[in-house]
Amino acid sequence: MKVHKVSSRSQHEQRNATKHHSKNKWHKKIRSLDSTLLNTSSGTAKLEQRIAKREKHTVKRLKKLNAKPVTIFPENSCAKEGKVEATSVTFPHVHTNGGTELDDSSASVDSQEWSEYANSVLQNGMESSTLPDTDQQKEDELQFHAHLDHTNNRAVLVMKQDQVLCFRGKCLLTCLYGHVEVLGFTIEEGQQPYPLFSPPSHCPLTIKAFGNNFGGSSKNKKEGLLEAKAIIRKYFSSEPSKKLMSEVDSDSCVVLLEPLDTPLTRFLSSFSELAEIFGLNSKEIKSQAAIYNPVLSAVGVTALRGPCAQGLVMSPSYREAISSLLSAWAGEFDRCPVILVCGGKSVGKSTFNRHLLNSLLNHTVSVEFLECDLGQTEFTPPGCLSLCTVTEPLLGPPFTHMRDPKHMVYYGQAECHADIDRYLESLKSLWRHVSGESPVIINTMGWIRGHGFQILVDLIRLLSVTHVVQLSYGNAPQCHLLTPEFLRTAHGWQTHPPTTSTLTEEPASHLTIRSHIFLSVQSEFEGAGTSGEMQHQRSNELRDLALLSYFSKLQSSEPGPIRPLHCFIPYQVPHSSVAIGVTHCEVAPNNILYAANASIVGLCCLSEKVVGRGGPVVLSQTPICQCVGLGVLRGVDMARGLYFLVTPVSPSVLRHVNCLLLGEISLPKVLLTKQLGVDGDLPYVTTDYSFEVKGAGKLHIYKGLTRPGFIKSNN
Ligand SMILES: Nc1ncnc2c1ncn2[C@@H]1O[C@H](COP(=O)(O)OP(=O)(O)OP(=O)(O)O)[C@@H](O)[C@H]1O
Repeated sequence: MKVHKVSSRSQHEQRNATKHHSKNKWHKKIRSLDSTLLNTSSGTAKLEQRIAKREKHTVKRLKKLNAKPVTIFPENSCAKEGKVEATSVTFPHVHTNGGTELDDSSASVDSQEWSEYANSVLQNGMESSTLPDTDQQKEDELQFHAHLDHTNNRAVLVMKQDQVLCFRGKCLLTCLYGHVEVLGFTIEEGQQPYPLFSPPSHCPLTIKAFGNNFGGSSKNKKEGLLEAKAIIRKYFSSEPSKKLMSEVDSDSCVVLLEPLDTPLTRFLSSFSELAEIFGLNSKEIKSQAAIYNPVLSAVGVTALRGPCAQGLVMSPSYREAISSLLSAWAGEFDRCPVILVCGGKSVGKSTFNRHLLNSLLNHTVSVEFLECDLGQTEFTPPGCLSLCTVTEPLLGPPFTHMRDPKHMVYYGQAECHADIDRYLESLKSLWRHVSGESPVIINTMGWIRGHGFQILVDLIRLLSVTHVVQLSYGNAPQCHLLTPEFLRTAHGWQTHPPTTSTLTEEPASHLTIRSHIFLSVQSEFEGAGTSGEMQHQRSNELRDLALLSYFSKLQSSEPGPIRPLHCFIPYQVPHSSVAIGVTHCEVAPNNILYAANASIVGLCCLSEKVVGRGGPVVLSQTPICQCVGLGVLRGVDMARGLYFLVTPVSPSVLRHVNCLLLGEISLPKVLLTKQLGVDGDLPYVTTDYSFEVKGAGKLHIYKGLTRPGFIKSNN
């Protein structure tokens, strides 16, 4: 690796700085913290601990037969009986769509608000008696029988077999009886609680009830019914409503829904722009898709109805693909399935991946996920290529499940046009860490024309792909089908037919080309292939959400006030102990620190030791090396030769970081424009700026205006 010496700061100064930090170059100067920021309330802490526990590796597969009885929380038994009325009354069905039962206590707290809302909804809707039979039936299906345990602020929901709850919002779901399915993942009684996130940026989640399977059990239906009722009773300190109990039968599912409050949700909702990030989208509001149900609302869930309540749309080819991929894993094979999912932009690749991954997790402990999409990443911030081992289901969009990858390379841009070779070499370096013991899902970019298509051809060959899932929409094909026959003659960017080797085990002289199984999937959901235009659906917004989610890891896991990014004490790192480089363009070495200030940098680990001789150490080429996370370079002290960095990466990992890579991935604007608690001018933001300066550019504020090319004709 070539390195440039930039400025000649006195060696004496440099030695001092290095000596000072000789034990660990990542050093924090601790100031006393504002005690108000550390205040916590214990209520939601419990919830978070449970979510934290969830992140430990656990084998989910509890087969019904072996399922342990549900652990009933001890706090129920000691719930303050005096606080809850001994008899619960059935709250009248305030709206034809919302079967709601509230106990007395909840009614006393919220009833006025709820009934006001109910009346307003009723005025717009039809009374149940006026509905024709078929509509009545449909409305019945939309009745959600839930009861609120007001003391613990949690809801028990009884669902009939095959009933579906399509919803917006977020909650923690525990299955108490029977089993339910969410985005391909089966949740049974006896399993841990799972967090569900259904924001308006993506199609809504659905909870589908599958009831109880008595197949292999010695229990009969009557015993099942008694067991279900006993479980429900244990979740309430007083007798649950008769209405709720009358809804239970042996085939019902009983789930517990609790409010979900995490550092991520608190951090996001601290920005006014994101206040409704778990609310309804404009289309759902316009079509009055929300079902009024105060019990579900109390735990953060809004049930949907009508055309907006379709959830995931699975075409026959979609179902077939999922089922043959599951069979591929279940059946005999000489190597683990390596599944590459591709297709044009917004055709449903990521959603298919999540569904597939969840379905696989019903049968295996882990799935490996190779991220090849730089823009719409699943687990890591944008601009990163990564390999993750996934052991927990994905029950929300990417920004709700940022995770630490097994290996990661910082590419530094949301697209790879500028340096396709570095992109492919980075992926090859990640591929070497695939274990070969779990199925692998490869997420690809929506760039399927020209060089983008050649990259797909390369990936299929280089990564020994066993299954290609190609998604398309409409009648006109978006690109050539990547069938085995086509691959025999196709040219990639790096590979050409006949290919002589794969990265795995084939000797270079071996000329056999491994064939793959090709699965074509037709996406039939509304808007397939069209970028989302509603709030929070645009790709730049989703990237910002992923970055905000990443930096929300800085927040305390304990409930309490949100701390803006500029409140965190930065690490001080000597210029001489970390090299700095720019991934995506030429910057004169003397200007690099200006460019890097107030920017996101990849925290990387070069295999060579970095030893500066005064002044910053500047890389002349972009290395392909392990990246352990991102940081914000929030200041540079030239006099003392220090970088100031804020990052959620743990100090033990930071010890290995000796390289900062500056890319094109920029801080979400909201982090710069909303710096709470700052008097006067906002740091890093100015309106008094000369655009004559080379490289200057103003902050582009997106006003939600549709570009002329995107305006659709209504004719
Ligand atoms: N099967 C489906 N049914 C209903 N909605 C879907 C389905 N698949 C995807 N969507 C919705 O379409 C939008 C785009 O989906 P997704 O992000 O999965 O596409 P993508 O091909 O990965 O996009 P990109 O090219 O930006 O990576 C999302 O709002 C998603 O919720």
